[in-house]
Amino acid sequence: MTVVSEVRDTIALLRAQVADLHAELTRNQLVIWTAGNVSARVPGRELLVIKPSGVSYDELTPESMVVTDFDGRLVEGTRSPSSDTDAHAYVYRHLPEVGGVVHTHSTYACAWAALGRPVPCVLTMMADEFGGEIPIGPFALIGDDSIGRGIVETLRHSRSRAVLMANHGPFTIGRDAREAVKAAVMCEDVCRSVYMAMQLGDPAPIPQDKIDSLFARYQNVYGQPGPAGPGKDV
Ligand SMILES: O=C(CO)[C@@H](O)[C@@H](O)COP(=O)(O)O
Repeated sequence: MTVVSEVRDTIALLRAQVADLHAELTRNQLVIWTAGNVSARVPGRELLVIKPSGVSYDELTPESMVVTDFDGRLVEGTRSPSSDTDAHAYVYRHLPEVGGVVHTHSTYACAWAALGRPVPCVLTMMADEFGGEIPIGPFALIGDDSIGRGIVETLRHSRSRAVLMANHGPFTIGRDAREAVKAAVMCEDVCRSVYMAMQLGDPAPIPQDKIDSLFARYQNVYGQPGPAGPGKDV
């Protein structure tokens, strides 16, 4: 029995989830053409499910998703995996609590990434979701684990679920792929709002103790209690 056959049902479920979540990137206008990607860790295995590289979002179905190991080797599927596969795999290998990784080229987040400036925590929604500023990660070339290293070194000591890789764009993480997509949606929204505020004047930063209080409430109380626990919207 191959490793994949042992977790076949799990992979089938993740294929459907990851395909559906790619549709959230286009629905929220976070990507154009074939940019961006979503992956999910296969729990308990050094495997991940991700989109194939350069394939139109119209063709992203559960069946077209690919499965790779953490060295980026294709384990199941017929097309080449995303060019960011090594980055996603590096995050899964070094941040065991992460179950989903997302990359987009959303406009306002990319603008902040081009500037290399962290997004200051001036909105309660930023405190809720990111626990402070959205940090900038180092410039990294594409195609190996350089981006993954930058994501991990930046987020390992941050509460943020988003990092703006310099001159590139946002990468987000979550306990699962849906949470990582949510972080990507909220990252773009706050990057836009803070940019707008800066056209009107100097946004007032939120005091750290208030940020801590807002983050604790949102992460632990917000939403509906249930098997996933508080802090998970449904
Ligand atoms: O920005 C990059 C690579 O980081 C893009 O090429 C990426 O958004 C999309 O690449 P893939 O189609 O997933 O290979």
